[in-house]
Amino acid sequence: MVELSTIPQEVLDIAEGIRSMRIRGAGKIARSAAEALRIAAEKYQGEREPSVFRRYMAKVADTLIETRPTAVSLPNAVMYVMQAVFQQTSDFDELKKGVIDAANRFIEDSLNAVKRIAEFGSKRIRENSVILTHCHSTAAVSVITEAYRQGRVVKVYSTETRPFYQGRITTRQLLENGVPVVQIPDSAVRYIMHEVDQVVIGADTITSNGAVVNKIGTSQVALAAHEARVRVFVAAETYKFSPMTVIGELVPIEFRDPTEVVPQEWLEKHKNVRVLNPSFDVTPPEYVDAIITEVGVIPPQAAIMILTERLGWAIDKIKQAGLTKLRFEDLVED
Ligand SMILES: O=C(COP(=O)(O)O)[C@H](O)[C@H](O)COP(=O)(O)O
Repeated sequence: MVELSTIPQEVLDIAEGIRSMRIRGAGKIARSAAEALRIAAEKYQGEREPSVFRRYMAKVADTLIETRPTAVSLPNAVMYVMQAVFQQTSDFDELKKGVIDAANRFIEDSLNAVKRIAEFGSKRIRENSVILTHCHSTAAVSVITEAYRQGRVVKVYSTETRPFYQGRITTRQLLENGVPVVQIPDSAVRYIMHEVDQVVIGADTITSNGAVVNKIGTSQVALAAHEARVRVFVAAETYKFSPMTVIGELVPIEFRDPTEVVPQEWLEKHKNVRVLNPSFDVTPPEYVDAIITEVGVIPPQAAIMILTERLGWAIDKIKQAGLTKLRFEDLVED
């Protein structure tokens, strides 16, 4: 049994940063988790014995994936790095180096993926487009910014994204990139949709049937877009596709604290009121026109191809171990 106290504070701070949403957005969460695993390997002080090191890394991995449940980018990033932890070798230095290299590779590939998505996705934005986006997605902002640089975007509507107001981050970033942006409340989406040419959003998780799990309110945006015959593009790296959904698991939806919705004093005054704060929702594939990944633009129905081609190794591992919930400490052999 590995104690939490053996994990470096810097690593625990990253885990806490993800839990408290100081570090947020599926891509950034994934890169931060890979970074935390790298730091954990670099700062490891225990026995130079592969099985002891593996047990310690498994504890770090489990601590990271328990922080937030919905974005699959987190367990996918951790699984990617942990493949190196489970490599067959009795050489401790080789094992440790393998882990550090895998973490660095994940971070670099992830950043390159966002660049490719911007390149591919911007081509799908028509001349003189008015875009609507929801929440804050690095991948979506990259597509919109690249299309703007190419002279095709005239205006962006950015939703506030209550209750956490991630839309304000999007608005600020677009402004910094020089993109004309208008902040709207979430409730104005249907009102404004007749002016919008294309919706561009990100994803936390994409299921094997092409459903898109993203920030709460996304499915309402997609529904309003569908009604107005406005195309919906989802910008998502391939590590946002969920291997667990291939074996029939549902994506867990995170419910956050009611005080993100109403102040504590209000709750105390109205003791009988129950407040719900679901953080994500599911948009069915029928409401998505295309998913823009770093390997190409695909219809949502092709999600299973991405899963088998890019994450086949993870699906095999999950099936072999008969997993219904990922827990790395159960995978370590002595
Ligand atoms: O739903 C969110 C963020 O939710 P939260 O703020 O709760 O983490 C983003 O749209 C996706 O994570 C994609 O973001 P990115 O493209 O940056 O990965």
